[in-house]
Amino acid sequence: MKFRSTRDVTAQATDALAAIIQGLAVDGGLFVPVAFPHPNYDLATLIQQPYQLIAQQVFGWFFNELSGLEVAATKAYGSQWDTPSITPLTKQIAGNYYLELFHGPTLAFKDVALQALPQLMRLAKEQGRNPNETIILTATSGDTGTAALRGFKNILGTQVVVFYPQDGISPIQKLQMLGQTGANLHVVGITGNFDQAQTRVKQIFNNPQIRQQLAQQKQQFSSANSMNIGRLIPQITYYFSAYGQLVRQGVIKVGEKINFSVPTGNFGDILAGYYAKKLGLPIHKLICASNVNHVLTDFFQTGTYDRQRKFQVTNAPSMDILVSSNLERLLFDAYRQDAEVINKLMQQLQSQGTYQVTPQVHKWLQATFAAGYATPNQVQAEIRRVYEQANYLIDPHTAVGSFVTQQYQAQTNDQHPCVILATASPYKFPETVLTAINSQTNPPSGLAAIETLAKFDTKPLTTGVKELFVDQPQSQLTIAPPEMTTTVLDLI
Ligand SMILES: N[C@@H](CCOP(=O)(O)O)C(=O)O
Repeated sequence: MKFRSTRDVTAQATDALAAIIQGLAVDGGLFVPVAFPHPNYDLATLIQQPYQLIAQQVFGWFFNELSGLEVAATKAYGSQWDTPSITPLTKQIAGNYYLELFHGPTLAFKDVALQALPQLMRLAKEQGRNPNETIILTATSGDTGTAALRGFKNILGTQVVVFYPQDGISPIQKLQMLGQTGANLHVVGITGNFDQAQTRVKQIFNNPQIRQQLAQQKQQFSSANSMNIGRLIPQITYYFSAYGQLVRQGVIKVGEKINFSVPTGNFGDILAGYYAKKLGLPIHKLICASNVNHVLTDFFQTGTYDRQRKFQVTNAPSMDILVSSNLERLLFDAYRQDAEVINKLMQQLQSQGTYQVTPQVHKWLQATFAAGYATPNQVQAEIRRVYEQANYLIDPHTAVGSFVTQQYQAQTNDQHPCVILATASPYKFPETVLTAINSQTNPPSGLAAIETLAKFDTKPLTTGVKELFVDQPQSQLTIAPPEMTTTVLDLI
């Protein structure tokens, strides 16, 4: 399978090995398949298989040059998960089904991909005989950073540098991130927001002088964000796995269509769902759920993407994002692989902060995607509603998805069964969850909040949550966004 950049008008092809190692194309575009795979598989057979085997097949559809995918999938989805099903689907709860993506070591859906990416990168480096040290630059709004640190901890030939907004993540997310210690790991807070971190990371990536300097030092950059195709593809697996679980629950028969509701900020998670649909999974609608930074809702509803608005720090902080990187990959399909248009739109976004798609493209997008958003108060109310109806705890991001699903179903009367992606454990945001379910105005914070929240839970604490109590956080390094470049060069 060959990949190309969304912005390359010459459509130069790159193999999977290079695409995974590089992460981001040199022209600033994102790697996408030159020809999207149309694998010949029997859905009924595929979805009955254990998670590791589904993952192995998904990897193989995109990364068939790599040998060793079976071992990669087995290692990625092994005993570090607290359930053998890896991403279990609940029974019907308050009308819908929650796909629990938080049973990995860092309690968020990012683990699904970031337990796999180090394996895929290892294979790519070995098989491509790439001797360089890989410097994995990561911008995070809370979850990707910890998962990347955990996934690449002590992996030979790699260093990880994570930038996070120091005032834009939850206390537990910060504790987790600073608690990931290892000789190859660097964690840096910035006095800015996620968009600033991601923009600067992209600039550092594509600075030719820095690239050259790194090459001389036998180093090169890569990414653990969903910009990296090796990070994105593993996320397709759980859409197939969820579908299989819904069949086994007797809710649908193989071939019947379902909806997925996806809380998303950087548009990676929902893009993986769109790729699953392109691969033949019977999906009716993908519901794009945003928080009050609802740039994506407005885009799907109006056809205009406009990041010129106040950046809001919310109680669903991982989705506090105004520049959703992966939308570029969707636009690339919407414009039938026209890199010239993508260049134009991305330049407009950079210089004017906005762009508009054609009415035809807008219609095309609306055929697959629905969109809505939840305010912080609606997030609280949704956590409470689900808890009161079903005794089930959801985190604020899942609550965004859950609220938007209710709203969508009420507005459209769409009867397709809906799977809501439960993207993080409620224990990553115990203060918000406690306030919602217990009307506590002054809830305890951090680990004390976890202990209190546990009293409201019917299930025992998982290993990942218990580990939070033994993490020894390192001291915090904080810089201003313009210092990111020099900081990277100093650290590596
Ligand atoms: N929500 C993310 C932001 C980065 O998104 P990614 O999917 O591109 O890694 C986070 O928690 O860091």
